[in-house]
Amino acid sequence: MNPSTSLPDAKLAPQADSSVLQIFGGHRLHGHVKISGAKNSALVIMAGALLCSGDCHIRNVPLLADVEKMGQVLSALGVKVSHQGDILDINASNITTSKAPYELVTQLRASFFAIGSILARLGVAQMPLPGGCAIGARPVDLHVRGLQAMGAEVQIEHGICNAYVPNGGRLKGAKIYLDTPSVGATETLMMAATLADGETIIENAAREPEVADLANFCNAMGAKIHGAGTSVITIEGVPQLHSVDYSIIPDRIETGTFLVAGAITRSDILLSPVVPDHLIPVIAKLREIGVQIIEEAPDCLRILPAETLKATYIETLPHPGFPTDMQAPFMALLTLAEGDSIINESVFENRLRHASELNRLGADIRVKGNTAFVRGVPNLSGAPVIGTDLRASAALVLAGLAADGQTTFQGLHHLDRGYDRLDIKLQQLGAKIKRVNEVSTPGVTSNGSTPPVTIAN
Ligand SMILES: CC(=O)N[C@H]1[C@@H](OP(=O)(O)OP(=O)(O)OC[C@H]2O[C@@H](n3ccc(=O)[nH]c3=O)[C@H](O)[C@@H]2O)O[C@H](CO)[C@@H](O)[C@@H]1O
Ligand SMILES: C=C(OP(=O)(O)O)C(=O)O
Repeated sequence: MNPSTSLPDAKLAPQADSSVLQIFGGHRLHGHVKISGAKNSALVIMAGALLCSGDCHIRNVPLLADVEKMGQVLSALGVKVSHQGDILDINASNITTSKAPYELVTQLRASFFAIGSILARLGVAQMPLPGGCAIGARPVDLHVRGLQAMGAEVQIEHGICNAYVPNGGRLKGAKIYLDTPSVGATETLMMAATLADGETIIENAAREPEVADLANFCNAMGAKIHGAGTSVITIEGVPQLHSVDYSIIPDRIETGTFLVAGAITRSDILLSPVVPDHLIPVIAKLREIGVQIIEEAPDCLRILPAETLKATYIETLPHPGFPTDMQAPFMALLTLAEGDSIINESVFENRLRHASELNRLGADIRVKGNTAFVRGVPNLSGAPVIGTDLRASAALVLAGLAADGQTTFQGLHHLDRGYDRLDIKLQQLGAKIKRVNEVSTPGVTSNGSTPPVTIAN
């Protein structure tokens, strides 16, 4: 499949806090979109590169603010990081400090997972509690208990997780059962176990494709990890890892987002490269809603315009269940489906905040606890909206593409954290969307509820 267009300038847009997206909805999309490497793989693979004292040449790295921040975390640890296009070179032969910087770690989630690799390499790590999307309390108890089971002393004090291996020794293999199949805890512990003494078994491990991608990356450096992608992962510790050249998997959540973009605008678009097997619950749900999706090639999906969208029931679950990261985009889609849909968010306790913003666009959604009741409406109408987190922001942009008239979206810093130039990719598909500088109305704060006045660049 030949990409129809290539993306311009491989650098992030200027810091997005003062910019908004103006979307003129009601236009169909057409053409091909190139899917970038997976955010959640790239970030944890960067943490995994700390396990190796040789060169890590990582390909298909998405251009994201989170990747940039993670690079800064590694640099602050004394690691050599260079980024060109979608290639990242990391050399962690010399980690000069075990203390990760608070200002950076608190801006993203995956930075915390590096506690596993730093501890395995240095026997000591000081890691501030992480940031990331504000979608729940997001504790790190499973990471901590797993590291303790491997012989580390771990304490959280003043917002910092301090961990060390007593007597300057190595972590020890252990049998660890996770109460819930946490993606991050599985990854933290898998990385820690890679250089531990003996065998570690993680039971009730997360089965997300990004966990398997991290394991494949580590194995390509000489680690001995078996079973990643299943709920039992076995890791036989090795003394050290070697240089690697590795390519990250396509982002299944970005793919799902563009599938919903096609569905909500009743468009015919092609998406590649993708791994359809990573999208089974998403594709199944879209088909149930009435959307036709064709596998044009093993790595290429085509979505065709749906005649009618039908209501459905969605419950988010750990992989291979329906992904929580696709919940908000699907809520946007279901606002325009015929009938009453129910969405139950069972992974995070506070991930329905986009519902009230979608209602500004004319949706009919009520929320009770972790359940959203979505009554389909015939159309949406453009309005100013504010994104509360990454996928909530994507949902609002998608709804804006379908809404009549102009939608002004505020919250680009969320989108830029996790989508590789979403606005530009949508423009290339024919969407009427542009990034503009916001001029705040005097007396109204930038996160205030009064709609901002905007001018084009
Ligand atoms: C950077 C990254 O990869 N982020 C993804 C990762 O986040 P993250 O790794 O943070 O998500 P988890 O899988 O850990 O969280 C799942 C559930 O487990 C709970 N939990 C987690 C850890 C812990 O120590 N204790 C605990 O109770 C969480 O509060 C949550 O309710 O997986 C999520 C679930 O697919 C995705 O939404 C995020 O996009
Ligand atoms: C929740 C997400 O990201 P993070 O874990 O990085 O906050 C996400 O990607 O939807």
